[in-house]
Amino acid sequence: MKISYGEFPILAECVLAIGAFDGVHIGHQNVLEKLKYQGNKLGIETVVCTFDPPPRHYFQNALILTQLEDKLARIHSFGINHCIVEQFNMIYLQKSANAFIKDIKQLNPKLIIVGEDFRFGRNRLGDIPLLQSHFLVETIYPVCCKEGKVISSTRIRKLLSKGDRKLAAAFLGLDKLV
Ligand SMILES: Cc1cc2nc3c(=O)[nH]c(=O)nc-3n(C[C@H](O)[C@H](O)[C@H](O)COP(=O)(O)O)c2cc1C
Ligand SMILES: Nc1ncnc2c1ncn2[C@@H]1O[C@H](COP(=O)(O)OP(=O)(O)OP(=O)(O)O)[C@@H](O)[C@H]1O
Repeated sequence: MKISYGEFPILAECVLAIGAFDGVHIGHQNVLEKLKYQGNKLGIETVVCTFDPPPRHYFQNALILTQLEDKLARIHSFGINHCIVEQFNMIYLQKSANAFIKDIKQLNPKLIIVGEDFRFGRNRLGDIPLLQSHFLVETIYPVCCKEGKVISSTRIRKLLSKGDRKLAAAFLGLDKLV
């Protein structure tokens, strides 16, 4: 996997997934599997655009589940071709939704894969309908636990704070936490 820090690789076309992906939990894994599937089907390269630190850590000081190196290793294990790491800081978060769209147009995405709740750009003003007005977008149905509650990095952080390492590991797709 080729990793670019704040720079966009020059690609004729690609399939793209965007997100913080903190923990690369089983919901994220579903996004990455769909990305790989579509890349293979269309015969084009797969790109993940992620943020470091995760925006929720930047804004709310939320626990980081996977440090960048670990997150990249986990993304790589899904056979993804490129990962772009955007440094999430005071300057970057000022970027409007339309400016972010302009950025990702450089990648020539034929398809963008995101979860149903995906938001982007300054003040989270960018949403899926805006993304769909520029690109073909596939939204992923949320992966839930057996009780029907959506699995998220936030939920895993809560489990860890309660000491439930077993369920946290299960949601992270791991046998156990080290
Ligand atoms: C250019 C840009 C600016 C952003 N600015 C804000 C912001 O002002 N406030 C905020 O809470 N999140 C902001 N975010 C973070 C998004 O809300 C969101 O966390 C990010 O797009 C990753 O999506 P995910 O949380 O579904 O992984 C921004 C994201 C991008 C790409
Ligand atoms: N349970 C899930 N099922 C399917 N897709 C998901 C799931 N959770 C997150 N995604 C998608 O994965 C991408 C990255 O999501 P993100 O990093 O915001 O995860 P999150 O678990 O919602 O994080 P947080 O709880 O910190 O907001 C986004 O496109 C998001 O919509």
